[in-house]
Amino acid sequence: MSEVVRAPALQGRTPVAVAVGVLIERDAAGREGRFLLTSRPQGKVYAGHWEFPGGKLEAGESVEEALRRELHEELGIDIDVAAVQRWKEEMFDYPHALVRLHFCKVFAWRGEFEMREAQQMAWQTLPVQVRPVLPGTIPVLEWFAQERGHAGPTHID
Ligand SMILES: Nc1nc2c([nH]c(=O)n2[C@@H]2O[C@H](COP(=O)(O)OP(=O)(O)OP(=O)(O)O)[C@@H](O)[C@H]2O)c(=O)[nH]1
Repeated sequence: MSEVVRAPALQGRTPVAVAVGVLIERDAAGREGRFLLTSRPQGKVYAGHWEFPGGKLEAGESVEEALRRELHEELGIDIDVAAVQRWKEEMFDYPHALVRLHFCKVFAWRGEFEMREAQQMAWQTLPVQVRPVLPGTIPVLEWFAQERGHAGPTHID
């Protein structure tokens, strides 16, 4: 994936805003545990790569609104916009697009998971066992490693 550039020079291009949901399980003491990855559906770029669910903002939508819509469309679950916690932002320059990813932590949702785009889902901890992961997912795994004091690989290449 050497053609993927992190934190690129913009060269006048407008990045596509993407809302990304990092769904995390918490124990009774509030400690963060497993997080959810989903595989990209067939027919999309990077089909079969594992990522955090989400998608592009539509006109007039906030990050939180786009995330609520995408999680419902893709996974069949409902979240409250007010409960979305903005976490980090990262820019990625892919061959197919320049994207600004808005990563949000989500700790509460309602409904049963339904893979509405025939994708797969996997609850994971570090190191992530599913592969391959999308390049844009790797920084998130590094942030988790820092937060959790995890040493060693974050995923399997
Ligand atoms: N959902 C998601 N997208 C990511 C992540 N990391 C990352 O670089 N991306 C990039 O962000 C963009 C999101 O586009 P998408 O194709 O998932 O969005 P979408 O559901 O609105 O797609 P559509 O264009 O088919 O309607 C893609 O270029 C994807 O490669 C991630 O963790 N989750």
